[in-house]
Order: sequence, then structure tokens, then C-alpha cells
Amino acid sequence: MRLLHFDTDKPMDFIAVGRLCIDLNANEINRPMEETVTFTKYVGGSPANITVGMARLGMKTGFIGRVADDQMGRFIRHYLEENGIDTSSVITDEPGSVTGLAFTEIKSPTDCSILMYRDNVADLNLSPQDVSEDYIKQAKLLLISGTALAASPSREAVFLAVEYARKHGVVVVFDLDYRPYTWQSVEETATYYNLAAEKCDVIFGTREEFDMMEQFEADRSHDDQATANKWFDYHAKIVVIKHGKDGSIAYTKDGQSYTGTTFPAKVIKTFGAGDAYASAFIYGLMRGWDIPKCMEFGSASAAIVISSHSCSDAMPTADAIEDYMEKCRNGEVASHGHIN
Ligand SMILES: Nc1ncnc2c1ncn2[C@@H]1O[C@H](COP(=O)(O)OP(=O)(O)O)[C@@H](O)[C@H]1O
Ligand SMILES: O=C(O)C[C@@H](O)[C@H](O)C(=O)COP(=O)(O)O
Repeated sequence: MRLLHFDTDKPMDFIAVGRLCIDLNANEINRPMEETVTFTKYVGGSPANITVGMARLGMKTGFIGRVADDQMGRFIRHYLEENGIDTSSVITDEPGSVTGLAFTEIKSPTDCSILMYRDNVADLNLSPQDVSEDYIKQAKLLLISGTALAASPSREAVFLAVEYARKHGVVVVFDLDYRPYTWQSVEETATYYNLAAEKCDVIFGTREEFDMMEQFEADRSHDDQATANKWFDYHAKIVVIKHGKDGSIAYTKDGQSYTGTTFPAKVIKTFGAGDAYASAFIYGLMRGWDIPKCMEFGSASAAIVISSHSCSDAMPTADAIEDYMEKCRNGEVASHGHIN
């Protein structure tokens, strides 16, 4: 059974909608934020990272979003363009809003957290009028991410993008990307996440993210197969549930499930794993690979990114992923900072 159909007549491979932000990653690693004084600036925001990943993998990519009318906004636009990402649907917001910042705290390779500054951010000002039906219909795949559902008008813009995608046979992928501090209440969060997930072909999330969505259900079994089955009753063909260093499980609508293992990594920080995994997995899907091969590629890409200082800038090419897998097979990469 063919799970997904990518329309090869469409010129653009991949479009993401949502936030374009800045990551400020601690240079002094293995210490708390209180003692961290210097940071390196990168483009960030989960959908931005995934798009950079897709571009590095050679896909024709574009982005729909709003950036602040400031130096940070211009830095983001320039970085996307340098990476070959089409920015014709990246709008500069009216003066007054700011660029979202994510300061990363790297206490140890396994104890990382993010301090986000997201008041009055430009990305949540994306409006339905910014979403072009013509732009979306020429793409094979649309990626949405949960944080863009946190407030209006960005929320409506995402739902409209999904409607256009479905109308024109564009595969819709949902990366749950749940960031609690951007939301008002758990009730609101679960409501909008569930409404969006109903409309998507592929869903990526961690067990904790799916638990958040299921928190008001009578049957809260925390069971991965039960979670996947629920979405197969709507529109989903593939549901991927990520379990950090313990790997991932992919379920498909034809009743199969596949367990993905992890690659050894010299872990610097754990964030960025999910974005790298998603980009390489989606790349594999679009190349027509079987699910285990997509998972393997995703896990290898994740291992590379968590062994690097950045998320976006560390996104590997397909050759780099192949090389890494080869080195792992030859026992040339030892795990470090990896707690089993
Ligand atoms: N410590 C680790 N070592 C090796 N691979 C990892 C590690 N943590 C995560 N990964 C890989 O990255 C994937 C996604 O990671 P996860 O932490 O579950 O997502 P997210 O970053 O979205 O929270 C995992 O399925 C796994 O393949
Ligand atoms: O998503 C953000 O705004 C911050 C990201 O750029 C960040 O680096 C990160 O947390 C990546 O998310 P993950 O892949 O889910 O770990």
C-alpha cells in the first residue's frame, strides 16, 4: 500500500509555515545559565531548523512566516537565502514586534533547557492574508509546527495553509513542537493541537507531547499504538513517536510499526535532535524510501546535530549522514555523554 503521494509535477519540494527565531547557545557548556556569560547566535525555531535541514539535503524549500523589522529579522532572512531557502513568503512585520529569542542552558550533555523570550514576537503576527494559495499549491509537502497555533492571527494562518494544502494534494506534516510557555492554558493547547492533527498526513511528536494532547480523554493509556490508531481514524498515514535516547517508533496506517534505534553520539546538548530527525526522515519519505530507512537516516542526522553546538547550522548534507552511518558501522564513533 502506498502511504503518501508526492506530486512530482509540483516544482517546490517543501514549504514550512511558522516561527523564525534566534537561538543563543551557551558557549560555556556544562554550567547553569546563571554562570553563562557568552552565547553564539544562530537562526532557530523548530520549523526554521527543519527547513534548513531539508535545504542541506538538497530539497527545494521555502518558508511562510513573519520576521521582525530589526537586525535579527534581517539576519534570519539573510541566513535563509544563503541556504537556498525561498523567502518570497517571509514578510517583514510592522515595526514594534521583536524577534523571538531562545537562550540555551547546557548544564550537562543530558541536562539542557531553553529560556525563551517570546513576548510580542513577530512570528505570531503571521496572518491568514499572508498565506498564498498559489504558493502552497506548487509544493509537494507543507510542514506545520504546533507553536504557531498558540495565538491569533498565526493560528488562523496555519489552519488556512493546511486547507490550501489539502485542497491541492500537498502532503501535510505536523511536528508537534510543544512549547508550554507560549500557551495560555492546557485546555486551549490540547484543543488546537487536536484540531490540527485531525487534518495532517504525518505527525511527529514525543510521548510527552502526545500525552499533552490526550490529557482530557477518558482512556489515557499512554500507549503508542493507541495514540497512532486514533489519528489513523482521521487523516494520518504515518505517526512517529519519539523517545529521546531510547529511539522512536513509527506506525503506519496499513497496520505496521517500526522501531528505530539511535546512533552513538558525542552529545554536546540534546536540543535539535527532533528537528534533525524530522528533516532527514521527511527527506527519505520524499525519496520513496521505506520507513526503517527513513528512521535510520533521521536518527543519524539527530546524532550529528546533538554532537554539534548549533541546531540549524549543524544540519548535515546527505553525504555527511551517509559518512556518519558508515563510521558508526566501523566502530569509529563512540558514545559520550550518553546515559543509557
Ligand atoms: N542522546 C541521544 N543519543 C543518540 N540519539 C538521540 C539522543 N537523543 C535523541 N536522539 C535521536 O533523536 C530523535 C529525536 O529525539 P527526541 O529527543 O525524542 O526529540 P525532540 O528533540 O523533539 O524532543 C530520537 O528518536 C533519536 O533518534
Ligand atoms: O524551537 C526553538 O525555538 C528553539 C530551537 O531552535 C531549539 O534549538 C530547539 O529547541 C530545537 O528543538 P528540538 O529539535 O525539538 O529539540
